Amino acid sequence: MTSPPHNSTADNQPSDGTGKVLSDGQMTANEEAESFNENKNCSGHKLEEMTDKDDSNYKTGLHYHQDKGRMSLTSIVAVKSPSSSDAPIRRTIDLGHGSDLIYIQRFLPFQQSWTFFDYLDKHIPWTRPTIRVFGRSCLQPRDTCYVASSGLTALVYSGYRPNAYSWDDFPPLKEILDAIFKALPGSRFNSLLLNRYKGASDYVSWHADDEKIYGPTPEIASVSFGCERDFVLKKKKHEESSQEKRGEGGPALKRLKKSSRENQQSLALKHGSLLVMRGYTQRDWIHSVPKRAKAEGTRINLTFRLVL
Ligand SMILES: O=C(O)CCC(=O)C(=O)O
Ligand SMILES: [Fe+2]
Repeated sequence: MTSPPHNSTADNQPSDGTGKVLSDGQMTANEEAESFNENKNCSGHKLEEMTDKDDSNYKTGLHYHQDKGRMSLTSIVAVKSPSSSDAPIRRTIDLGHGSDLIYIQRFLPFQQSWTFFDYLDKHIPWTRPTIRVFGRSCLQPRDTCYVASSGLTALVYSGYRPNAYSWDDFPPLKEILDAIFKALPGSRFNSLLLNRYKGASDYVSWHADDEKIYGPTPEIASVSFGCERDFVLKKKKHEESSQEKRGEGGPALKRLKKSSRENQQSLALKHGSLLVMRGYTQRDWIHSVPKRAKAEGTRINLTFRLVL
């Protein structure tokens, strides 16, 4: 996304930055996400690389809930690059109907990722802005910064217009971007939203990065450093059936609830990982990084986007 999760241009609805507003007008409590996610310890420690053996779902590289009934992935395809046996394993996750994700758990080397983390933590001019949501001022529940090529439409979200820093101000960002271009040949990015979650209480609420400036099918590349956090996706609600609208069907309500559970996914985003959202993921799905009591460490996330 070009704009952060919460970026909106003047003609866009304010999107959520505090955990409440959805760009499509839906609103959901973070607790809803937390109710179907188990808490996880922060694994973002520097001394020792996490081995994959402690991830019972290593075969997919994704963290799924115990309750398989909640999974709704249409298919999971693991593809190892034919060009090099050393290439990190890349998984494509088909969410159905033209939406898909790519997840590369070991996108950047472990120690190099800590070097990036330290650089970003120290040198990025982080701010925690006051934003306006539903007419109320509140502190955004995480630190942020914005980097963009010159001449792009300004980012404005929730009444806040971040300063667009230059790529030249932070040379390591170009290294990360180069690595992304190698992994995603043909992709284009000209802006970057950085988020820093300083502990368990920092979060980003349900939203879709579906601002018009990104076009109908934005590709968003998300690189994570530091403390592992859950990234939760939920399918946007369909039009209610006429029966449900009239409130005539108890069974219909049950179907709705069941369907809601089945259309949620959770990925534990590892230190040094890359997640790419593509196709209609922003149109048809919303995502969040909920509060997590045990995620005590700092996490830094970079989302690269293309402003059209
Ligand atoms: O921190 C993350 O993994 C996601 C951040 C996000 O959704 C965004 O910046 O739009
Ligand atoms: Fe987002």
